Amino acid sequence: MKKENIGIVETQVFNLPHELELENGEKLRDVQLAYETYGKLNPEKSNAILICHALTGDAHAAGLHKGDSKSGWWDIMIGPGKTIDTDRYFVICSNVLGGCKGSTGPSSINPETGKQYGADFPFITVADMVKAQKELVDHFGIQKLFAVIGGSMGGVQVLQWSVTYPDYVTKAIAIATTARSSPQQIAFNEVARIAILSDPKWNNGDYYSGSAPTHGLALARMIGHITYLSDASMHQKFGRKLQNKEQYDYNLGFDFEVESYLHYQGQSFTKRFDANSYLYITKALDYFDLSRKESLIEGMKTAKAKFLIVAVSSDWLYPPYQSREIVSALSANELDVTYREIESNYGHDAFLLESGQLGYLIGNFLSHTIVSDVMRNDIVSIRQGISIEETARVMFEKGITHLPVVTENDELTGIVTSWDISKAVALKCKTLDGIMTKDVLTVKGNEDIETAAKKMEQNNISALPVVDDDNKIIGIIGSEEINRLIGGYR
Ligand SMILES: CC(=O)SCCNC(=O)CCNC(=O)[C@H](O)C(C)(C)COP(=O)(O)OP(=O)(O)OC[C@H]1O[C@@H](n2cnc3c(N)ncnc32)[C@H](O)[C@@H]1OP(=O)(O)O
Ligand SMILES: N[C@@H](CCO)C(=O)O
Repeated sequence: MKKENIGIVETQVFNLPHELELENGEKLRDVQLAYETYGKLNPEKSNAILICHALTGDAHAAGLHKGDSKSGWWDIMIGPGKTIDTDRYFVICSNVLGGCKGSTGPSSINPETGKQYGADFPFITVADMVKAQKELVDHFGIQKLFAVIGGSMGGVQVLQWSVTYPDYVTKAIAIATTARSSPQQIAFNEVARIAILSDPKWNNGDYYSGSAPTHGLALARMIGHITYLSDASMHQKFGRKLQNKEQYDYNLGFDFEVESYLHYQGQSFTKRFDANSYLYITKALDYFDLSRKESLIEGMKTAKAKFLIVAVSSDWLYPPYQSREIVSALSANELDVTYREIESNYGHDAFLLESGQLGYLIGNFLSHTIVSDVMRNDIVSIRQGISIEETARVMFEKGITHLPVVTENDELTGIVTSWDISKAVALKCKTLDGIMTKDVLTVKGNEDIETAAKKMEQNNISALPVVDDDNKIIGIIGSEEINRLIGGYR
């Protein structure tokens, strides 16, 4: 299949309809989230994928902004025919609360004072970021996200989503991440923060009307950037090569390419990021700890999603052991979890670069969809023995064409379709028993949706009840929603 760039995209703004109560008890008014969407939401609203960005990412995950030549930060993964296929899925990505790319953060205007918040911005957490995102998802009327995907700080949001809103997440993909920030991660963040706080231009966070603490922010990024690479990738990229010279200079200027590179990364970062946002977001990351209550197993107990946890072999900032901890906690809670460690020299930033390996893993995980992933579980059914009139009324009121018939114990005993009702009227049949199909074709929740689709096609039926091992009805699946997911929604 041809993989394409989505083309021109635009960032939009969502205004939260009410104030946001934060984990620390404070309240934020007039909160807005910048977001982008790609692809189309299907009528059942079952094909939405939420992408969560890392520490310094933003809502612009794919495609091009008008006039730009550089695509969004995960364009390798998102687009028509790509792993996160926008011909099939409706993709949402929003800038985190506390950010500086259109979402409410320290550089936003404080409605109380009419001035930028600066250091008056409240301390937020990952749970607050996710709470604000949930408002955006609600705004689209989406009741269940087909998947939530993210790497690094995006991965911690994925985990937070899965434990805070378990009924909203079908599949969760967390890459190069952790369920709790380690002392080493906190340590690096603290050094980076001190770099900003020590810049006199930081001025207690009040610098928006003057010049920004770019020196401190660049230094913070340089420290961070070292941790995103690996020893091997630095050898490969630079070795001991000198920057545009043959000999050492024997002074304090750049000698090595790696020095020049780090300075460049630090400088370019200051053009796109706000120092106060860096302080607040790193602090939110430090606070992140799903094991805080009692244990990680306890902290992840509420999750229900199917998980894909991916670690990177050379990631020393979010090392694979942290991913394995997540896997152990999920497994202890008897959740469906797949763990993969990709072989890569890129270090932590591999989640932004390894399109081949990640594409393969994520693509397989997303496409292996089972009936329970997409079935409707707001089932309407009727009890055996009720009249045809009552049956017709329920179908009419609920606007449904297939009505499962159940016993006192909720066991499936038949199915009535609108066609059966017409038949009953034509044949002047009085009881349900005479018209309903008793030999009902069903599927199990763990069957592939392809199997369910074939069953419907071969038997020329348009919906199948989903039953458990005791033949109790747990959902219903229609051919339309399946076909949209298999064939894509255009
Ligand atoms: C979700 C998110 O994380 S979104 C934010 C992602 N992060 C960023 O975009 C900024 C941080 N950058 C990175 O993290 C990494 O650069 C990545 C992962 C995005 C890309 O990695 P790579 O493709 O390996 O690029 P690399 O690290 O080599 O950087 C290339 C840049 O360094 C510059 N560079 C390379 N060598 C040198 C050198 N010796 N001296 C000065 N500059 C140099 C290149 O000119 C290039 O500049 P450009 O980005 O303006 O085009
Ligand atoms: N390059 C990533 C690293 C943090 O995960 C970022 O800047 O967000």
